[in-house]
Amino acid sequence: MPDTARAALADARLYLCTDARKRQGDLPEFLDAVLAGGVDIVQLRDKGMEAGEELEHLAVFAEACARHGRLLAVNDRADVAHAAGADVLHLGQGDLPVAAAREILGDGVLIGRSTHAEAEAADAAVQDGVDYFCTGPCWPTPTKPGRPAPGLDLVRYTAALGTERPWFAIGGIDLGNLDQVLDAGARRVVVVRALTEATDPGTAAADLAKRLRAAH
Ligand SMILES: Cc1ncc(COP(=O)(O)OP(=O)(O)O)c(N)n1
Ligand SMILES: Cc1ncsc1CCOP(=O)(O)O
Ligand SMILES: [Mg+2]
Repeated sequence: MPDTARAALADARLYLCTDARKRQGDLPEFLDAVLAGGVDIVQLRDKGMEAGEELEHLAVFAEACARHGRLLAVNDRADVAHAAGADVLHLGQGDLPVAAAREILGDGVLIGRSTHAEAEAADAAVQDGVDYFCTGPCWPTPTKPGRPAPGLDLVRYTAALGTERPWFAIGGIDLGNLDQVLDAGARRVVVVRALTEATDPGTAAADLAKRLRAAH
């Protein structure tokens, strides 16, 4: 992985997961607005989409990310991440094991990991091949139905690990509760609905990014 991508990950504060906005039909405009607003990493998360269609949408994501100098992430699939030339692959606990993804991708792609419990967070903080991890959900969320929320206790636990490895809080986060997440010790967050359902996604991204950057 080029040092520039690693440095961009270290500096990242705001990570967006979004679908391809087929319902709204405004993908390029949406991406432009949130990236200009301050999103550092964008992931296409559109569960159940065929790989061919995912790649077509990823070309739009890649163009927007390149124009704004931001990182492009792919969810779940190492083959799609490779084919799309993505910077990042995100893997959950039930997805491809990190070592298997590394076999496919080599060192050219950053790999992230989801964690939902203390032991998983502690493991992800030291596991070989993991570049960053996420802890949550902080609050129950319709974006991940059926996933119990460990809440801010897991954020506090992860902060107390004192790891140098970048990590993000996720799940139910928006501008209204961001201070609670920051107070629990997170400095980076992943959001979905806070931006995908915002009336003005660019302003919503700018407000989140400004608050995150102010927290150091
Ligand atoms: C950045 C980021 N964090 C967490 C997830 C969730 O991954 P996972 O637990 O595998 O669930 P799905 O998103 O695959 O439903 C993510 N995608 N991205
Ligand atoms: C993918 C995922 N994994 C844990 S919570 C979550 C979804 C977070 O979505 P939102 O920001 O809309 O609550
Ligand atoms: Mg997954």
